[in-house]
Amino acid sequence: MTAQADFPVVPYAIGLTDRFRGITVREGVLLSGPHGWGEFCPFPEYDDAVASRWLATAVEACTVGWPAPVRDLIPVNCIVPAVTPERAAELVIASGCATAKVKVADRPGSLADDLARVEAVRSALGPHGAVRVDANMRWGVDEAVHALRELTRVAGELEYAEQPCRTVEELAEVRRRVEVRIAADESIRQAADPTRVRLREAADVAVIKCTPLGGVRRAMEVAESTGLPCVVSSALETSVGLAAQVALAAALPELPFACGLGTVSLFREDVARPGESLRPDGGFIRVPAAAPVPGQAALAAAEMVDPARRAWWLARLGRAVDGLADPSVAPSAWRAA
Ligand SMILES: O=C(O)CCC(=O)C1=CC=C[C@@H](O)[C@@H]1C(=O)O
Ligand SMILES: [Mg+2]
Repeated sequence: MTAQADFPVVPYAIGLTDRFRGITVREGVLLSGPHGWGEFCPFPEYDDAVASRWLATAVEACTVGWPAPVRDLIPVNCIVPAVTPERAAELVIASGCATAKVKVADRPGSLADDLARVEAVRSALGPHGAVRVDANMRWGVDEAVHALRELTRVAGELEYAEQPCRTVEELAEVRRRVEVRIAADESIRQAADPTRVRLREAADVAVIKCTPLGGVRRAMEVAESTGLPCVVSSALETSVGLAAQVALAAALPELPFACGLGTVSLFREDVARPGESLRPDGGFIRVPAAAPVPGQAALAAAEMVDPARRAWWLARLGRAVDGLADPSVAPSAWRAA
């Protein structure tokens, strides 16, 4: 633990059960402030300007909290990384979810691997479950059209395809050529101004993540600006950071699809106190009455030990504070860490 005892700042490193987004260990910093705890966990390759937006989400959590919920149960999808068909089936069955989101177009990997994984997910889920796929921008337009036709054939039906290609124009072209709904993720969260992305022709569903967007209130503005049905999805946080995403899903006026908030299941350990973890149960996350707080033993187990990595995260945190629109909103302990 670092900094003043009142507002601890705790860099963490937690192993994942399966490789996800190219990583096997999730790193970040747990932060505290006058209102409670938050999490700063921009992926290592993101620049300081992006990292400051992620920090704004923690500032909101630690200083003012979130808008009131309008629902108390959030349906979630099971997340299936680019794993073998056997492991994919295991994850779906263990989750108890009625919806599965399958990562496709991972590298190295082939369409044959994706087809086998999606086929295994469909049989594990049964005919009534919903299967969605996420290609994380990796296909070209023709490749996406071909892959989505094939994936639809083995899945029977796809609920939607998340970010098949990089640009909004490419999404629009794919959308014109396939039957399956298109969801925009990176097109929204990586835009210079996410409230101004014109998605009308390009997507049927908006994937909204408050962690990279700068907080629950900001994400609600972005969600409204899309004019599309929204799915709240995680940024691979511990329960402390995921609580903001759950608060967003709980506060949105409409929530027509299962959300991508089942990712605490990918963590070997969580940091929340016993009973407060936001791991889904039977396909749902119950909206907590109060945000989860790290447990002492869990925090000690998760705390990052490598001095060089700790220094890297704390320096990055300092730069992210400097990059906030108003750095004075961050507790001073965060900079002194
Ligand atoms: O949506 C889900 O079910 C899981 C979250 C998820 O897929 C992601 C979490 C973190 C980083 C992102 O690359 C990735 C995504 O692309 O949606
Ligand atoms: Mg995505």
